[in-house]
Amino acid sequence: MGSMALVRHPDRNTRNDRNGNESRLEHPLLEICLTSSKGLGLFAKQDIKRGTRILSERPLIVLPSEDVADYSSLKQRLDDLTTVELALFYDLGDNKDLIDDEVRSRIHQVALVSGKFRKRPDGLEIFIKTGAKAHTVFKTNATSMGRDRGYGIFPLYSRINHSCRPNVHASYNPSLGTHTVHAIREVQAGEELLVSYIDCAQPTQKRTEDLEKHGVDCWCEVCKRSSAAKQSERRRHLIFDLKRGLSAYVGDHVKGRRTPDRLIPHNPTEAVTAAENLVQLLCEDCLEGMDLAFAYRIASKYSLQLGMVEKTKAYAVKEAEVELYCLGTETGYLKDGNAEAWLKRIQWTAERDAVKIRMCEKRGVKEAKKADKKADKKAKKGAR
Ligand SMILES: C[S@@+](CC[C@H](N)C(=O)[O-])C[C@H]1O[C@@H](n2cnc3c(N)ncnc32)[C@H](O)[C@@H]1O
Repeated sequence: MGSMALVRHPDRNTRNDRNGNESRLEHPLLEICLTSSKGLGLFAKQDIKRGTRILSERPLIVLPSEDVADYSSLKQRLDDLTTVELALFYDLGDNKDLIDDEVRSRIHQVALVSGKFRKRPDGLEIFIKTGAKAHTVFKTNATSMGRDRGYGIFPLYSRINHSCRPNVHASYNPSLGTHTVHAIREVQAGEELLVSYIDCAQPTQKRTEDLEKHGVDCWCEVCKRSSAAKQSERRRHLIFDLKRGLSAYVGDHVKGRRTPDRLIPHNPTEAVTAAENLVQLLCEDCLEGMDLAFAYRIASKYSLQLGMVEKTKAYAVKEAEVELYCLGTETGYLKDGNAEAWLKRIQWTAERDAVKIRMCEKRGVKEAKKADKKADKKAKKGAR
């Protein structure tokens, strides 16, 4: 990758700020370049270390989840943008596979309801064309900001293409109010940044179905039918099953999917073994994102139940490492508590257990003294 001749895109490396001032995209680490088959992409200008926060971007617009198919809501948000921001929006990629007649007819409806085109029917066609373009740009680039927060457009992040073996992790951070992107591996100068648009720890067929919704016919290194890809496919089947089984075991069932009993561990010992297998498979397949943090947490949680204190701590430390390079330090918002909170809880549990043991020991000494006294008394009586 590093030696590939990159075509830097001069126009797309120009950005505009909220006040309309044009400025070069002088990002120290990134540049937008043309790829051979995926349109534009975002590339590293220099070597990037694992854990580096590459981007922290605020949304240009946000739509609630229930409004993503509603053109009038999108239009309202676009009407609020400045000319420069609007240009930034319309400059983004628009995947024509993501527009259909239903969308066009909904835009037509919005036009009819507005009543604007009764006297100027020629404007109607332009309105529908512009609407279709806006809708396609939104659908191509909208990024989930998490449950209840809707979908946002992040202009620079939008240039990152998909891979089923990503080298960056991206997620919305509600504590910061930004979408963050972190390197989850060392990235070399000239290498393309690649994120996963879907849950990529799945077999090819499921990934293909999910990617279709993004208009992506993926031809990444994992989807190519090479011998290495075959190995990966075997691992992804196992990873998928282990994740399902463990999620069901911790009570986090995948919506709409029943997990077969054979996949679900029956006790903490089996859960630890399954989590350890998951860690190994994820590492072998270079999937070192938040799935790995999940596997470490389960391994730590059930090691604790089994009283394996050293393993509990070691896995918790590993989880914290992964969480740090995927998300950074501002992770107080995480649903299951962040790794730091889990480490504190383990510390607290270890201290509580130590106190319990000391109390039992003290009680044991007292009981033993009592028994000794009783025996002495009996012995004295017998001697008389
Ligand atoms: C968010 S945009 C990514 C940036 C886009 N390439 C551009 O030129 O602005 C998503 C679109 O990029 C293309 N794309 C992204 N990843 C791809 C992949 N792995 N294979 C093929 N096309 C891809 C698809 O057209 C997809 O709808």
